[in-house]
Amino acid sequence: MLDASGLRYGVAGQPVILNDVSLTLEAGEWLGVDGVSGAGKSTLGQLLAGYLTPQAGTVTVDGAPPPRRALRPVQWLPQSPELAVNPRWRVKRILEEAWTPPDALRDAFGIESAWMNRFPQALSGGELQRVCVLRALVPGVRYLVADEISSMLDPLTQLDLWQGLRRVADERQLGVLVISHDAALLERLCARRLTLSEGRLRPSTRHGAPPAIAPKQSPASR
Ligand SMILES: Nc1ncnc2c1ncn2[C@@H]1O[C@H](COP(=O)(O)OP(=O)(O)OP(=O)(O)O)[C@@H](O)[C@H]1O
Repeated sequence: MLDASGLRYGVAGQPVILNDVSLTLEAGEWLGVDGVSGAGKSTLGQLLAGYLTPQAGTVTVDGAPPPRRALRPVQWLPQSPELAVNPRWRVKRILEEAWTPPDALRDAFGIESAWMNRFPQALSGGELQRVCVLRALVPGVRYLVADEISSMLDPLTQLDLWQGLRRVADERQLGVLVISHDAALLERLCARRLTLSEGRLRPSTRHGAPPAIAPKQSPASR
């Protein structure tokens, strides 16, 4: 189980970002987190993966603090893949940085061999995102934080990405924390959903139907 307890995180001179955040994510579970822009979702993802250190609280992975120097058992997949790759490496080197994904998984994520010799700038954002997701699925990883990873993809490519991820997560019993503004997507993917607001997590009350836009009233009907 990924267990975060009492996390507090802030930056000097700014209002505190996360105040007292606790969550658990079981092996094999999909948990959704939404929240308005700036609520602290990415900050939470980075704390869980160990990229940031909380000022209070703890993160444990399967009962122990995550190792500092070995493979990170919690992988944070950020929204902007171009910020997560070395622009001077070709795609093959990026993809195979920590492991060599089997052909079946490359196919499942729609990754083409023609991309391998290119630099990352020569892939679309969605293509590079799929490379980064597969790169992170190193054997030994136990939990994923998928931070708005499909927001730049068209609906069919989104489906491929989530189906590919579901397949690997089911096979390996990975826990997946999905961060998204898209309440319908979270409803489809995650049985349990939380909302981050004012530095705290609460059970989500949002649901997938788009917010109704009130019809414009004509002056006569007012
Ligand atoms: N290093 C930093 N210095 C100052 N403020 C920061 C820093 N990192 C994050 N923040 C602020 O913390 C708040 C939370 O940021 P975060 O990226 O976690 O939000 P988010 O919920 O992921 O937003 P979005 O949905 O827009 O991606 C924001 O107001 C942001 O400006």
